[in-house]
Amino acid sequence: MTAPPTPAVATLRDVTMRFREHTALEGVSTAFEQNTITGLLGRNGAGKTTLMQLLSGHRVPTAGRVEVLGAGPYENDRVLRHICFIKEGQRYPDHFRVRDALAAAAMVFPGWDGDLAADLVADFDLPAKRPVNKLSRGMNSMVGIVMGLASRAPLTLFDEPYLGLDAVARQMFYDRLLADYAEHPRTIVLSTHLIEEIASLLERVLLIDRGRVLLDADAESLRDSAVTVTGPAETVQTFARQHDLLHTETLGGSSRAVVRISGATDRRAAAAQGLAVEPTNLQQLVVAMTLQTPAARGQHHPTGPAELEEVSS
Ligand SMILES: Nc1ncnc2c1ncn2[C@@H]1O[C@H](COP(=O)(O)OP(=O)(O)OP(=O)(O)O)[C@@H](O)[C@H]1O
Repeated sequence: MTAPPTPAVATLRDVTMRFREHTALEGVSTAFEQNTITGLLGRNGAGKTTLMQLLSGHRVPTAGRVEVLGAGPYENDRVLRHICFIKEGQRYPDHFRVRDALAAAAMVFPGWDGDLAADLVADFDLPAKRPVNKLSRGMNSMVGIVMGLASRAPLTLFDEPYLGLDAVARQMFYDRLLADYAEHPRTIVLSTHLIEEIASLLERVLLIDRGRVLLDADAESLRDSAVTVTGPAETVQTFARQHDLLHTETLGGSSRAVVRISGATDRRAAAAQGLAVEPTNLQQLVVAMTLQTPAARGQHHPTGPAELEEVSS
């Protein structure tokens, strides 16, 4: 028996967002299920922030429908109190100190956890009495992270929340996010370019490319959907021709290719041909898929199946 589908906290149905002549999102349909962590991935300008602005009611789509908790979020206070959108460069009134910003957030979010906020402020060593606008860039990101986590909002959106954060602080963020999520599951959407850093946190991956959904899948099946094979160029090319090749590089007489597979049989077939078979990490897969789009192939060097013959050292 299959498990019943998890209800969606947010859905986009055939959503298009245009800014004058530029189309930032086109025909996007997706759902963010209850209690999942989704990685929102894509190149610069792909449309990630725009999608979060639509989910958080900051914008109204040009066409299509956005629903959060069963209703349109735009100017809908009942819904907006349950959405926390953390983005870079959040502005605060000049006189606001860190503790004022957190006190204001505490009034907005019904699920606010003041103890968690205080713990995080201490862990990040944030100066509670310093004006927020006088904080360093990384410290400013920390304030956003404290708010995002302590809000416990049923839909929490983090738009590249790590800007300016050092590696230690980023790891603290990931660890605290996971620990708090385990105790208080909710729907979290995280946009990032540091894909491998967050890969282990993700349950779903939504990859946007030039405003369109390129991939919308659960992280586990995605990890099993491709492998990296390495070996003599000819053997790799033969194997790649029999499968869906996503990306290849050749150096000297050896090639390395990211190839879509359908299961263990394909993996065994590669090994039987003498190829080294490794799992493909999420970042490699995302880069390979993005480079495979026709538009990207027009801009980049040959990597796709059609150009396989031309790849050489
Ligand atoms: N207010 C606006 N007016 C005009 N164009 C806009 C506006 N906001 C976004 N865009 C355009 O829409 C596209 C998508 O932008 P968006 O900020 O959503 O991308 P992103 O995926 O978040 O990029 P990045 O990873 O660089 O932050 C870009 O081409 C951007 O220039």
